[in-house]
Amino acid sequence: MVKVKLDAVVKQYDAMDEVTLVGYKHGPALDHVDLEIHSGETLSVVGPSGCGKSTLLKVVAGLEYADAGHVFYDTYDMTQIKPQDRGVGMIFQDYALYPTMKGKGNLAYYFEQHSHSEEEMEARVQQVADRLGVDFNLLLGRMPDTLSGGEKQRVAIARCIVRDPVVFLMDEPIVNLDAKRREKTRIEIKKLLRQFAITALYVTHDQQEAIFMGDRIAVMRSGHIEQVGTFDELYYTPQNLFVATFIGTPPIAVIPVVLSSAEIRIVETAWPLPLELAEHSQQGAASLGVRPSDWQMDQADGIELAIRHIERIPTEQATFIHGVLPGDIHLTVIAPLDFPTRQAVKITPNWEHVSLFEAQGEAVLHTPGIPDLFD
Ligand SMILES: Nc1ncnc2c1ncn2[C@@H]1O[C@H](COP(=O)(O)OP(=O)(O)OP(=O)(O)O)[C@@H](O)[C@H]1O
Repeated sequence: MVKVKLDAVVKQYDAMDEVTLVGYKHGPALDHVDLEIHSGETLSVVGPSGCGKSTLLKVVAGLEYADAGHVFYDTYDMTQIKPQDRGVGMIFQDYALYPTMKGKGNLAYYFEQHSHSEEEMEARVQQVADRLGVDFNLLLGRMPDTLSGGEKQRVAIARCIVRDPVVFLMDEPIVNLDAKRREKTRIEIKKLLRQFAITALYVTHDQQEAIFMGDRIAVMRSGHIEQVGTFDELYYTPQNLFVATFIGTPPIAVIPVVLSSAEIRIVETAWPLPLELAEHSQQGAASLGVRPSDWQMDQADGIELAIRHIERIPTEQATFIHGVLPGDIHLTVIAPLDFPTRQAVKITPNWEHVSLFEAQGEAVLHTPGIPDLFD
């Protein structure tokens, strides 16, 4: 198990103008990234398309070299070390099994290439296969073209693990599987990472997957790490508006408000300034963040939400109310499943759970904090 540390890493790709054929530099894909992956933990990486997730993984692997900064495995500076000498295991979307070898041959290939004894190879393959269960043992005798996508990916993962990687790097490893196989495979990967206590980086577009796989989650934007933390830390104590809106589905509503020493106002509706905000906030304009589950309904002092669409979600025993507040503010409110169909509802933020951000800029002014009930 090793700790991985990135210290002010910069990576900027070369590009070429296709008309003039003049070379130029893209904006940095990684812009002075500092990051630590603790020994044995899985760190999920999320962020919008093109924010630098795959580049981060490649720089840790050595598939791309940093233009500036350093990559450490424990205290060893790996920045200039070739990928094959870093001891990493990598899994991408495509399974890339050797097509002419059965499952077992795929697992054993590395040992053959590195002159390990037959006994050593057998012992290690069997140890990993046993951890994966009886049904996995059956896959060892089959050719890749007879395996389903999920089965291929299981063999690919096992092939990585038999090599005893010091760091395990995964880039959207289950994105090509159907929903059912995805669920099964992600449980399996998680189990393996736990059992073998491997330090891992897991890149995904899927927030649910990031939450499930990651001990912690790193949120990236435009080559920067915006925040690293557990899901609860990101959800309840976001450091800025970007993290607040990126984490959580349906997303947090961001509502322009005006604060005075006595009240908080959304368009024409005002409430006495809640104690929670009085302590932390500044006067004047700000942005209020309210999660879909943090509205109280049918309060006398509520603001009217014109309902556009009602979506019943029986599996969650909930109704998603999609609507618009005065000022053309669109948002979603989560209500009980038996919420009656109607045209409008008066809603009031649950002040204990709101966040507040600067109106200009994105910095957080106040967060609700992680609820005690999780302790
Ligand atoms: N080989 C390359 N040459 C030039 N530019 C590249 C190269 N690889 C990536 N980029 C650029 O670097 C930036 C980061 O790309 P990267 O693939 O790391 O993002 P990502 O977050 O993984 O994206 P996605 O979620 O779409 O896979 C993007 O602007 C991308 O266009």
